[in-house]
Amino acid sequence: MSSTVIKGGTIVTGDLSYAADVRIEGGRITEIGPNLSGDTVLDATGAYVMPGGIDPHTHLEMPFMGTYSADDFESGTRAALSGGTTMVVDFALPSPGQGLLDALQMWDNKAGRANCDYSYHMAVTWWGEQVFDEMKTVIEDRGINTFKHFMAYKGALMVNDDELFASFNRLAELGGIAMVHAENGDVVAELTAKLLAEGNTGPEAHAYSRPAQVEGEATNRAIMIADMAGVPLYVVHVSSEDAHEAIRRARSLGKRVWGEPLIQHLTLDESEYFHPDWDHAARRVMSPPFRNKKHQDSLWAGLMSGSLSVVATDHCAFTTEQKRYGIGDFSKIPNGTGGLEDRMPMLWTHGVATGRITPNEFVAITSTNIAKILNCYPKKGAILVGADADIVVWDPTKEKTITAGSQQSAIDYNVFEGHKVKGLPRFTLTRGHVAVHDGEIRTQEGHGQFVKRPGNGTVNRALSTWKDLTAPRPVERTGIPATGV
Ligand SMILES: NC(=O)NCCC(=O)O
Ligand SMILES: [Zn+2]
Ligand SMILES: [Zn+2]
Repeated sequence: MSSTVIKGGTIVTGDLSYAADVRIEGGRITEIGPNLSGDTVLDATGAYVMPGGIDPHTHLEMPFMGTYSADDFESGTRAALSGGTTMVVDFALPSPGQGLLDALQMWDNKAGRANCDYSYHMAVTWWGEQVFDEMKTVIEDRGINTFKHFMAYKGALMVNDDELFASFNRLAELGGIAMVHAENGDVVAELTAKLLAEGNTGPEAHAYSRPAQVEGEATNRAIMIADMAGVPLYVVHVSSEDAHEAIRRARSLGKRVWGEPLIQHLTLDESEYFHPDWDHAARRVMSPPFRNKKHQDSLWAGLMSGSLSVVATDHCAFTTEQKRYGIGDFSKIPNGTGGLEDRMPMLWTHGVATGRITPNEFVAITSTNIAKILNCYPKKGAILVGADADIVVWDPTKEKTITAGSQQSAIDYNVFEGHKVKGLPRFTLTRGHVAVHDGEIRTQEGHGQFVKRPGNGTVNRALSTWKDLTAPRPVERTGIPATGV
């Protein structure tokens, strides 16, 4: 079996940095130590050898708002690898009335083109006996332990509180994790109608229709419902102090809640929506919208202090032509932005290079934490013997200016256009295959494999033990008074 050795670098994991070489055989790490030799040598001198990034939030070729997101599993995973991300987790989305297994079949048909490994979260977009029954198969046979619920997109993907509670209870029983898109969809729908009626039709009104309070309220509601159901909760795209505050408080009270900010919310702000160019503003329409500096500072502080756990992208890219469906009515602009290729360099530049986070924290929040939460650690998210050789050799001196002209994503713009980044992959390896070689893209369509993630991880087991212990019980009484006759 031929071997590859990454030589002369500093290994950086979620908790440790040390000098060592890494040998790879058969797609896995087989040895870590000094002076290793192999058939192929990758020079990591002056670079960090880190677990490849895991982006736990993508929407590739997703049917949404009357169209499909433009990056599919091929271009999306090519973009991911180019930026040092070696695994993506996409959302399999049943349409109303469609079974979960049927939706997974559709996702399987698309994902065969992936250049890197991938997994799915299952979305619960409606509630009924079929969903209840199929959840068991999804977890136990398909190895998908995370289920997303949309509290927004009223009339489309949104589920109500009774459905949330039913689904969360079922997940608690099956050892799954609940995820939420936390925005109060009823209030958003009312505000949208009011804004349109008042002549607020431009992309800036998208932000007006989704103030931070709608996110804070829904986050808190989801936390309380999850607590009553006894299920761990993962809140996607946390964009505001209001939502972060609810998560911070819940965690400090011992509730099992994780929060995921996006690189876009950390580095771009609401002024983008006030740009005089309609296209510029519409290209940045996503939910929740970009916020102000106060909210950004809160998200950074959450990552630094540990109250927020993971940085994702919610990569859901639409072309300018698709965004123009919403000319004259902001509510028809397809919601979503790209970021897969830029998450790691942007976070390094604005996080590590500014001193907000350490290189080890960078690895934790881009890879290791989510591998643990999703129950695929240490196959993913680790530099350890036996782990998959999903590795990025990170050159902290390499620089570029982000521009749509040189990106892998299929869309015609980039929301980070013109941003200078310092810190880029020298090599990206996906299960041992060198997919990025000093700036040259050598991806292999179809190389990606599905990553199974069993249910009943350690947090589920701990939480159900605790919930059993503290469950309401009848009080044993002696001397019960006789009822009067
Ligand atoms: N976030 C967004 O605007 N689009 C993708 C779908 C979602 O995650 O809500
Ligand atoms: Zn969402
Ligand atoms: Zn999303």
